[in-house]
Amino acid sequence: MQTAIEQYLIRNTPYYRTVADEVELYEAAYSVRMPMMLKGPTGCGKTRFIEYMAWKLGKPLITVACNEDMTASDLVGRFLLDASGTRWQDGPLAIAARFGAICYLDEVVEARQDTTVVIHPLTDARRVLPLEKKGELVQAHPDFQLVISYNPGYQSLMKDLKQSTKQRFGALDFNYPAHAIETEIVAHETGVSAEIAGKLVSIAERARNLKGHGLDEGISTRMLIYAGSLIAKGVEPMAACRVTLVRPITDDPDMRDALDAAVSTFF
Ligand SMILES: Nc1ncnc2c1ncn2[C@@H]1O[C@H](COP(=O)(O)OP(=O)(O)OP(=O)(O)O)[C@@H](O)[C@H]1O
Repeated sequence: MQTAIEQYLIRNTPYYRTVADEVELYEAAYSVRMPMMLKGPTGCGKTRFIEYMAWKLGKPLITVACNEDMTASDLVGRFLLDASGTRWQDGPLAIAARFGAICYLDEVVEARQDTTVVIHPLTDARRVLPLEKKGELVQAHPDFQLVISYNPGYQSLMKDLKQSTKQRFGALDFNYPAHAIETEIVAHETGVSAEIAGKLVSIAERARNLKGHGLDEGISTRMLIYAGSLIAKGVEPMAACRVTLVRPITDDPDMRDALDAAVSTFF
């Protein structure tokens, strides 16, 4: 089974551009195995950060994309029927707890509350995971750590983490990086020049000001990387931006015009 966990080790150094003191803070939190919450809008670097930290710490990383249909069994495990009868199969959270991985639950707020509560006994001093159907109590491996991501923009009264869940985590805030740093990231990830990357970032900054004024979410670093990748492939910048920055985020014709106009001031 040791080899099965090894598939979750990150072998190549992920490119992560440090933005502030997040690396030191995370290392300190990991050293006391504090459960952590990475807060910030979609596509701003949370996943890349946790990949980088898992690599730096030399720990396996098990990522679970949460959704509203997810049940506790999807995290913890279930009995399966096969030719030789029933057998237990650990879910990703149980594997991480047993073998000492970092378990990253992406967008945990999407999961139903009866699913979320299974993480509670793992996030306090007990550090245990009860496999109720199997009748086993897994004592978490000393290296195990739980990390969740959380987009504060998406929460509503109906859909939010309970205080009893939130208060089990330390939290690091993420946001789109400052202009020069985001330009560096876009240039690095796509191969476009710093000049083009800088223009893409400027377009995003304009669009981010429209958040809450007709746009639900700003243009993310991820979208800029899509735009840069197309431009690097020779696609004309205006067309690349339309496909990757404007069309995906709004269907409103006026908003599309406003964003197209922002693009044309730079390209
Ligand atoms: N600080 C950074 N250093 C290096 N790359 C970055 C950084 N910030 C963002 N990126 C780039 O942006 C892309 C999107 O970031 P990432 O996938 O980490 O977003 P996320 O915040 O986890 O989004 P989601 O909440 O939707 O999962 C990454 O693939 C990476 O290329």
